[in-house]
Amino acid sequence: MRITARDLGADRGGERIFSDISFDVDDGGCLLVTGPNGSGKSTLLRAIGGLLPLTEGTIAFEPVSETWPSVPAACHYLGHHNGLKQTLSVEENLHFWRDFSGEPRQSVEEALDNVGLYGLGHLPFAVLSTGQRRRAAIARLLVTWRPIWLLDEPTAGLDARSEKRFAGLMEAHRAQGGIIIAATHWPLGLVDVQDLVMGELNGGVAA
Ligand SMILES: Nc1ncnc2c1ncn2[C@@H]1O[C@H](COP(=O)(O)OP(=O)(O)OP(=O)(O)O)[C@@H](O)[C@H]1O
Repeated sequence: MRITARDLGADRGGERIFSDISFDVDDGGCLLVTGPNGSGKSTLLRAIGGLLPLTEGTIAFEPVSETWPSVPAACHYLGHHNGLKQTLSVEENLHFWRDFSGEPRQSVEEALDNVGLYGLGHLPFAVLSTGQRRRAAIARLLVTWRPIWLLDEPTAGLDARSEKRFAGLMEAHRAQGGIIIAATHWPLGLVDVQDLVMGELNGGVAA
């Protein structure tokens, strides 16, 4: 599996946010997107996930299959918001996503255990602490399979132990042939990563 991005550019509010962004990521690979506030990291991730249009450039994904006909179809997107309903319990939220998304992988119980929320699944999502909410959102990545994880500041609110646990989950995803593209201001504790540094309209370089 390979994602190939060439000469990407995107606008927000009629202004060019970035241009000339190119990278390749193979299965098991990880692209860390860094750069100052406002340089377009979130915009890039949303564009890769099909949530915002690109102004220029192309993103290709191979092999295309019936299951994964496009890049957005092959992505889990974890944005700044956790994507879970306040009034449903943590378990209800995860069961919803597991049924809705297809390609079930871990059970809800297993995923909760893997993010350190075992025994808290019955609680309404709204009563969880900030870090616990982020961990519940990470569990969403585990209950169904998508080869590409798009992660925007995924460790925001996590304590050191949870960061380490999440690093293990990301490495496990890579070991299964998954791809990670993460925007972050902090090291994520991963090895063998490619860096894409976003700048002030200068384009990025994936090293
Ligand atoms: N809906 C919008 N309308 C106009 N401009 C927008 C909109 N959304 C984002 N922008 C602008 O696009 C630019 C890039 O924003 P983006 O959120 O992608 O940056 P970022 O690199 O992820 O920043 P941060 O490190 O602060 O998260 C910013 O200047 C922002 O103000």
